[in-house]
Amino acid sequence: MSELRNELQKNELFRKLRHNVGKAVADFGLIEEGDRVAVAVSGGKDSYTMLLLLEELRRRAPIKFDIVAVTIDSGYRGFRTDIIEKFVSEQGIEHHLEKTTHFDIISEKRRPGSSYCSICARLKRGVLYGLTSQLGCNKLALGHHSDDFIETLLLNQFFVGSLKAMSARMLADNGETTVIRPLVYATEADIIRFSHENRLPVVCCCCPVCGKADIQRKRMKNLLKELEKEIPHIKNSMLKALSNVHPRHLLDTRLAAEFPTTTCSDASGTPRKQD
Ligand SMILES: Nc1ncnc2c1ncn2[C@@H]1O[C@H](COP(=O)(O)OP(=O)(O)OP(=O)(O)O)[C@@H](O)[C@H]1O
Repeated sequence: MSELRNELQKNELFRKLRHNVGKAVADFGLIEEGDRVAVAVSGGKDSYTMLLLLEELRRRAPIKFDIVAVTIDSGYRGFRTDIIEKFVSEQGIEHHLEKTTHFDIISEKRRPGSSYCSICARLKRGVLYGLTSQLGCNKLALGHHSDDFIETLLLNQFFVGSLKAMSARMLADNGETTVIRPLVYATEADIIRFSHENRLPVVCCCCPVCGKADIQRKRMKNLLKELEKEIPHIKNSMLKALSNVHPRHLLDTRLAAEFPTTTCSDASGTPRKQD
């Protein structure tokens, strides 16, 4: 057993996060007997935490499944893949590092004004899907946590005009890979604390916009932080809302056939406006 895993057995926060992941696995059927899961590890706090939690689950679960860590090197100078490799190997986990020329591709192809992050993420996602199949995996685990879900919900409402967040389990467009997000119930605050307390060797992705991009997401984060002062349970409530959808009380006409609306009545469940 790795030294870190040994220490984590007594760690309260690890137990809490383990409970969060266990609940997500149970609620959404994220992992099944015989699965081989590619765990996307960027060298950031979220994916390191996810890797440790999935390895713990693998050792304890009554079902048999495998994990393999995968890292994409996008070619940004200074990206310390050696640190990631060392950490993963210390945990006794198989690791695949894929070197790409994404940096060159983005520098060449990006049109002025287009978002650096979205091109980079799209390229990475394509390689991750390909690698998942190539490594004989049927699932790909991504390290998005509950704050990512809530912020994405707000971003889509505020800027895209769409009522959607992320899925905890979803068949990817390639029709082969099932994408899973085991940290859906873990909060970013817990992950940050866990990562600091256990000195996870976080590395910077070293892209040209690292830390400076995703301004709109930061705005959502700040907005939530402000609102949290008045409504302490706001994030819990928003996450719960994602699993408590009332299609008849929305305006998407495509849903009409599936969820026919009845005439408006007092029993509609709509909160009444206060006079
Ligand atoms: N270079 C990469 N190699 C492998 N997986 C990646 C890479 N970049 C991102 N991912 C995966 O996609 C998820 C979401 O990516 P994003 O860039 O939003 O990272 P993040 O929220 O900063 O998370 P992390 O703390 O894990 O870097 C990551 O948690 C990870 O699972």
